Amino acid sequence: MVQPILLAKNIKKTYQSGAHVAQPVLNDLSLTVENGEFLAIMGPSGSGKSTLLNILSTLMQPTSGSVTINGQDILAMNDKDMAKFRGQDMGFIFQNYNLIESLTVAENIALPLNLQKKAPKLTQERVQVVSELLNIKELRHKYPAELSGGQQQRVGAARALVHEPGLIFGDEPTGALDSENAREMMQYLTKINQEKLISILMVTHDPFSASFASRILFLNDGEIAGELVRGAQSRESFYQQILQQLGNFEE
Ligand SMILES: Nc1ncnc2c1ncn2[C@@H]1O[C@H](COP(=O)(O)OP(=O)(O)OP(=O)(O)O)[C@@H](O)[C@H]1O
Repeated sequence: MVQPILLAKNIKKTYQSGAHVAQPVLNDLSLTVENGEFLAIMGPSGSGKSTLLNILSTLMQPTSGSVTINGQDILAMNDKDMAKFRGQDMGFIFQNYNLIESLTVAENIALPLNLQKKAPKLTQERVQVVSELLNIKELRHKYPAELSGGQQQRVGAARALVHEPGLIFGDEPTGALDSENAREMMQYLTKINQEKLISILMVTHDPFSASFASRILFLNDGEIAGELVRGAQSRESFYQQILQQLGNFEE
């Protein structure tokens, strides 16, 4: 059997706040991301989505529980191995792009490969391939400040992708986009997922963005409160199903 790309078991997270008895933000939460899956995590504000994403993407330690990515126990790694693993096996797409203003588009995209000290020729080739995939080739000599929000988001996605990681984490990847750019972004993520077989784990509160995923987990009060699988249905009908599910939670 192919092992899952990510396996999280019994994750608990409690933020310590002074002398107060702190409530856990995540409570014994377990989940699996299968290889090649496009998983979305939805939930109301404060339900623990960002906390969960930070833990799964190695940026934060849980209070207890285990996280395995590609068969490796990430909580047992030292800082150096972790940084290397993050740089090679993971990609991150954030709401606020996190582009470096003093670098051109091409330099921003190349950053993960330059950090890994890859050969310039290979770097150039990879930057070209992802720039074509995300339709930003003409922008390569521009600086982030000269780009629209949608273009910056695509450059961020290209950078997340350029080193061909096995898993991409998205934190509200369409959060700062208008509806047309959000649609494009989700179509690109779908393409990456299907053509490059890169697994995606995305946190979003937006039902439209979530409707592009193959499965959705609903988080409530730090626990998984529901699940929807797209299966063979169209994106439009999945979208309706998501709206219905969100309505059920509100009742
Ligand atoms: N560093 C922190 N210290 C203390 N409490 C925190 C910290 N970060 C988050 N929390 C609390 O944990 C809970 C979950 O927060 P989290 O940001 O994970 O939720 P979320 O679902 O991502 O919310 P949103 O959709 O509003 O971003 C909230 O009650 C929040 O106040």
